[in-house]
Amino acid sequence: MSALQAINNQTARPVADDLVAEPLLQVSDIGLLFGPDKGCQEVGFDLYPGEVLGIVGESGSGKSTLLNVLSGRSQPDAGTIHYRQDSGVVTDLYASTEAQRRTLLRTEWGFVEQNPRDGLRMTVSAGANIGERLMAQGVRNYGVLRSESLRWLRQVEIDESRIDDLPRTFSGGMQQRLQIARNLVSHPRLVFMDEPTGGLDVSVQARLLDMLRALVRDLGLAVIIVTHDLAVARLLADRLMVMRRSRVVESGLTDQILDDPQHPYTQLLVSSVLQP
Ligand SMILES: Nc1ncnc2c1ncn2[C@@H]1O[C@H](COP(=O)(O)OP(=O)(O)OP(=O)(O)O)[C@@H](O)[C@H]1O
Repeated sequence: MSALQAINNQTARPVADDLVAEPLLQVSDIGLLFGPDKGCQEVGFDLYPGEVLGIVGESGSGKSTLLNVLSGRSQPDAGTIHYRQDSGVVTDLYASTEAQRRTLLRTEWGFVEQNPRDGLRMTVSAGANIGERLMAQGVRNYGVLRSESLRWLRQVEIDESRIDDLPRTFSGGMQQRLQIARNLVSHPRLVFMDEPTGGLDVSVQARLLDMLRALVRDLGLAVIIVTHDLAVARLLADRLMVMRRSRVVESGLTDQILDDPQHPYTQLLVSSVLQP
């Protein structure tokens, strides 16, 4: 029995008839607090297939804490998260074992770290970095692994001749593109991103953002992206959640929130970006 089948067997709920209209992720009253208003609390939302949700807010508002809880990496103090697998079976994330959550992260999910060094294996080649997730899914044929790695290097605009090079010989922007290829090669359905363009030069950021936007659209990916950069949110996200001191203070369609913010904190956030 595969690890994913094991998840199905242990935490399966009845499958609803209409899969198309069903959310991919159902988050209900989630919280993880490290101190008063430090972390995240009372967060709930549904995410649908192909939807891009941005989490914005100032430093320390709880964005990364929330992302870690949503992606199965930090056990919450409260609330539930249900994920609808490709098979249609719904999994209660924190009723599963840690090993089962890790399997999800390697198969149907992806996680793009802000620092590519945290998301890449720096001691193996670019090709091996891409092939690894396919191997985790049971692909063993060397020819397939090699050709898929080459295909994904092309997709993220890295010269194919670099396939046997170590990632540490790549620029920051190339490393980030390699991390994206490593995540997307296995056709995940949901990808978490923590400030994926942070720490890069502005021109490199713009190119990466264009690429991300095209990939997300072409692959129909659902994405939850944390960013403090409202321009990144505007470009990528369909919907936004604005966080302040561990709570979501406003949520809705991205254009609506950025063009007509209702909460005073969002108004401040938007106006401070617009002012030189
Ligand atoms: N493991 C931890 N132990 C104790 N406190 C933590 C821990 N992780 C986060 N915090 C605290 O929780 C609060 C929220 O942190 P978090 O990193 O989620 O914010 P953020 O919005 O992602 O900030 P940034 O944009 O600077 O990354 C902060 O006050 C932080 O110091």
